[in-house]
Amino acid sequence: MIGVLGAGAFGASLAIALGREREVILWGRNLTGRDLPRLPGAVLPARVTTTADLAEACRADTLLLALPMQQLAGFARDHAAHLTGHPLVACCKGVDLATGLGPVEVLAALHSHPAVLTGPSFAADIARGLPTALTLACADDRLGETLQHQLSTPALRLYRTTDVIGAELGGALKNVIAIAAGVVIGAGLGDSARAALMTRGYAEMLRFALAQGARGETLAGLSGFGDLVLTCTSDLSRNFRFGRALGAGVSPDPAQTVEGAATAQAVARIAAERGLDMPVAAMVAALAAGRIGLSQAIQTLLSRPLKQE
Ligand SMILES: NC(=O)C1=CN([C@@H]2O[C@H](COP(=O)(O)OP(=O)(O)OC[C@H]3O[C@@H](n4cnc5c(N)ncnc54)[C@H](OP(=O)(O)O)[C@@H]3O)[C@@H](O)[C@H]2O)C=CC1
Ligand SMILES: O=C(CO)COP(=O)(O)O
Repeated sequence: MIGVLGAGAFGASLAIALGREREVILWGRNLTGRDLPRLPGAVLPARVTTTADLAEACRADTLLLALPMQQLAGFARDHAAHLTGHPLVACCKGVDLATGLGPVEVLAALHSHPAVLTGPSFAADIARGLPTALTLACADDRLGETLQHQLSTPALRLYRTTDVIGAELGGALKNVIAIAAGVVIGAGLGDSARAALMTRGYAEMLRFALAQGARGETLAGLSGFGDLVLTCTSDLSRNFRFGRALGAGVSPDPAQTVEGAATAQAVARIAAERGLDMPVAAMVAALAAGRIGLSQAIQTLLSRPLKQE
């Protein structure tokens, strides 16, 4: 039995995909019956049971944590008694603002080798059963292989790596660049400017990730290049839409989970402490926090010194 903790869009979509093949229990703190308010129109397969009782959900063996990144540390702390000892798979993309840690380090007190599931995948696509490829990263490759088989389905294909830092940072950093891509489109700067932004943004992602010990090939894979392409080019992305609203000078929808906004703050702070050049992340952090306006944000990027690619 697989337990999915968090009945938002991503948790619900994973429960649907996995529940087509095996027994799943889906927990949500406000879950009533089989309603999925964050994934309208989606229907849970019969093999998925639902609960608002965390103790009941934690009778499952493997637990998938599909919560927003900034909620993960508090959730892990508050519910350590239920979570400790289970194989844990973090399904969130971001960097914890308070500590600068990624999801696996946040869960490290609860299991010796938490895993992370990340990569290019919209919840709506997964729920519809469309083909999706994700990265499952676990430092313990034997556990990673077990999880890879447990969590793969014919439509949801998991690729495995032991590069946890690379997989985490690929998923976290692409959201920051997607906000910037949205700003470019919202401000009417055009598709050529977006391609330039994505390319320079990727260079920035790689620089940051390598400095944290990631492997370059991980960033070139699904969690990194793959997710960057998806999120910077699709209207389905909340990070992209958030940036597009900022670029167009309208208020973003406050009800949406936009992981890149807090992650940009964390990444800009870490980059400043370590002397890493991260101009796009710094711009997104300043713009999202209201420290600079749109014209200053664009000017900052366009006035960078000319240098070798
Ligand atoms: N949506 C997508 O397409 C994808 C999302 N992801 C990642 O999945 C993670 C979750 O995002 P997503 O599901 O989309 O977000 P949603 O906004 O759709 O849902 C978030 C869910 O988390 C619950 N939640 C928030 N805080 C807590 C808490 N403290 N305790 C318990 N439950 C809590 C919310 O519960 P409530 O409704 O009660 O507030 C809600 O059900 C993010 O890191 C995101 O980047 C990854 C790939 C695809
Ligand atoms: O991570 C995602 C796709 O891989 C979902 O992107 P958003 O959080 O921007 O909607």
